[in-house]
Amino acid sequence: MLLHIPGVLSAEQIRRMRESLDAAPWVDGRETVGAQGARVKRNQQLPDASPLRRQLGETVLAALAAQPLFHAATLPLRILPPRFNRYADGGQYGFHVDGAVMALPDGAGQLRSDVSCTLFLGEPDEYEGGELIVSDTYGEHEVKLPAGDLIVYPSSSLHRVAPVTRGMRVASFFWVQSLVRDDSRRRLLFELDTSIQALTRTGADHAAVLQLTGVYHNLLRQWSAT
Ligand SMILES: O=C(O)CCC(=O)C(=O)O
Ligand SMILES: [Fe+2]
Repeated sequence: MLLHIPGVLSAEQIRRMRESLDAAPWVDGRETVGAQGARVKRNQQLPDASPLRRQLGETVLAALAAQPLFHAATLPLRILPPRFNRYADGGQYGFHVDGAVMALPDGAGQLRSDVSCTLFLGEPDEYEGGELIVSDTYGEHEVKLPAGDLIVYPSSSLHRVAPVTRGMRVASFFWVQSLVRDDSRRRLLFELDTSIQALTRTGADHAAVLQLTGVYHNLLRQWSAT
């Protein structure tokens, strides 16, 4: 499931982030990718060890914590600390699949990537190209969102970032290990959750909503991996 979550960061948060990102040292994005990805990855990233990456990553995580939609859609068990990238001068990232298992920082074990996330940190008119193109069984989906908006998509899907032919595309990206590994099950839970919320808002029969809520939790109990 591809899901667009608008307004994760405010205009003021974006402005401050961009100010510090513009002044930061960047490195070749191939530093954090395996051999397959390195062949097609042409961008820059904040170094993994950079204190700014940690600080801005914490701002992103705090913003996500305030987004019920993000939680309902991804059912996060753990999140890799957000990274930051930028593409300019024809920079792109060709079709690839994200690595399945990633190391968490400070020897904190590993994360299985179930959900991939891109948080756009610039407005679409700041650059030409730079669409995130996600390929799934329904075809190819092009995503280019306003600053502060997030797209989440299954890590199992082939995806690429189209060449940036004018200006610069700046984003934060990260991965989530979900309580529910399977994308179609996560989607069912999300749809069930969404309709329970709507029924609650519209004052539907309490006993029926309670029963549906029980179904949601019992499915989650059956499908969650821990
Ligand atoms: O820049 C993006 O939107 C996605 C980056 C990406 O696919 C990756 O780093 O694996
Ligand atoms: Fe990727």
